[in-house]
Parts: sequence; structure tokens; C-alpha cells
Amino acid sequence: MDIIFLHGVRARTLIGCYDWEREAPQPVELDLDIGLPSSRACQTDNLTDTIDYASVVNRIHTELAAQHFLLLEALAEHLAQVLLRDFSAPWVRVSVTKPGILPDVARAGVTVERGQRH
Ligand SMILES: Nc1nc2c(c(=O)[nH]1)N=C([C@H](O)[C@@H](O)CO)CN2
Repeated sequence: MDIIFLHGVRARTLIGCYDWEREAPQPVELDLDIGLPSSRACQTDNLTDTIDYASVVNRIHTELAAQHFLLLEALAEHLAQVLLRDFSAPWVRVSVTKPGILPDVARAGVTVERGQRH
């Protein structure tokens, strides 16, 4: 399976379990690995035969502005389902981290894998 990836996507969103985290958006970083339905674009050299990673980034920012979750797990699941459903990706790996949220920890985060990797 061919994969496109977007690593180190920086964004802000309202997320967290605690009241102070519900007051203002905080920074998150995303690593997205997105399986492609086919390798056709390798032969055709045509953007319409693959998933446009610029469109993915735009959609991710839209989702992060509109959706508010308590847990990183729920955010990662939501984004994974958007990629599977609306971009026809057969498989995705979505990592979401909060940089600097815990003392002495560079990043705390979660990774979910969804779909079939073949
Ligand atoms: N497994 C998780 N653990 C925790 C999360 C989370 O999203 N997933 N979140 C928090 C707090 O919101 C954190 O950002 C501040 O301590 C704690 N643990």
C-alpha cells in the first residue's frame, strides 16, 4: 500500500479533561499516515488519482475548529473516521500529541490505527 503522510501538523483546538483546558484552544501536533486506495497516481502523475494532502490539512483545521473533545483518543478517532470516510483512505494512522502538557515530558499523545492495511 502506498501512503501519504503529514507529520508535525501544528494546530490549536479546545481539548482536555479539566476546566482550565476548556477555556482556550491549546496547541496540538498531529502525525497522519494515510493509505492510498490505489497507486494510480504513480503512473498518471495526476493529482486527481491520489489524496491531495493539502486538502487533508485544510479539512483537519476545519475539524479542529469545530469539534471539541475531552480526550486525545476521541479526537484521534474522529480524525481517523473523517479520513476513512471522506477521503476514501483504506487505512490510517493518526497520532495526536500535546506538546509540553506535562512537566519533564516533551509530548504526551495517542496513536490510533483504523482500516485495513494491505
Ligand atoms: N490517555 C489520556 N490521558 C490523559 C488525557 C488524554 O487525552 N488521554 N488528557 C489529560 C488531560 O486533559 C491533560 O491534557 C492534562 O493533564 C490527562 N490524561
